[in-house]
Amino acid sequence: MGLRIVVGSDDAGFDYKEALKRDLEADERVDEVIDVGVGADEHTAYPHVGVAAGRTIAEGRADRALLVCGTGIGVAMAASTVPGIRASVAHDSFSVERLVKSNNAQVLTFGQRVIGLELARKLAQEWLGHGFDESSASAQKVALLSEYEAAPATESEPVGR
Ligand SMILES: O=C(CO)[C@H](O)COP(=O)(O)O
Repeated sequence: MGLRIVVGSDDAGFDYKEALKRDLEADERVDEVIDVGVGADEHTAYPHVGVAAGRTIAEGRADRALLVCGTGIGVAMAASTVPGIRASVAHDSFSVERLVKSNNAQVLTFGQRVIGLELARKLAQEWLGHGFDESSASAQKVALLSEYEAAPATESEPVGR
C-alpha cells in the first residue's frame, strides 16, 4: 500500500505547497494526497494548518505530512502540539533522512523563504524513500519521547532509562 500524505501551508508557503503537491500526486509511491489548505488568496494562520495536518495523521487518516510556511518552523511547532505527532523543519538531505530514521517523525516541513524550490522538491523525493525501522536502536529513544509526552508536565524524575 502506498503512502497517504497531507500537504498544507500558510500563504507564505503556498507556491511551494502547490508544486510539491503536484509532485506527490504524480509519484507512484503515494496513494493519496490530502490538502488541508491554504487555498489561493487564503490567509489562514500557520497554527491552524499545522494542527489540521497533525490531527489528520493522529486520527489515522494519513501517514505523513509535508508542510510549508515562511521558515518551516511555525508549521512544525503547530503540528507538534498534536499528541503523538513528531514534526521538524529539515533543509538538507542528511537531516531529512534522520528525521525519519532516527526520530520517526511523521511531518517534514520546509521554509519557502529559506530554501530554493528545486531543493525542496528533491528533498521531498528523498523523504518518500525513507522508512523507520521499529527494531533499530533509535526506536527506544523515540519511545522515550512518547513517555515524556505522556508524563505530567511538572514531573521532575526522568522516565525509565
Ligand atoms: O514562517 C512562518 C512562521 O514560522 C510564517 O509563514 C510567517 O510568520 P510571521 O513571520 O509571523 O508572519
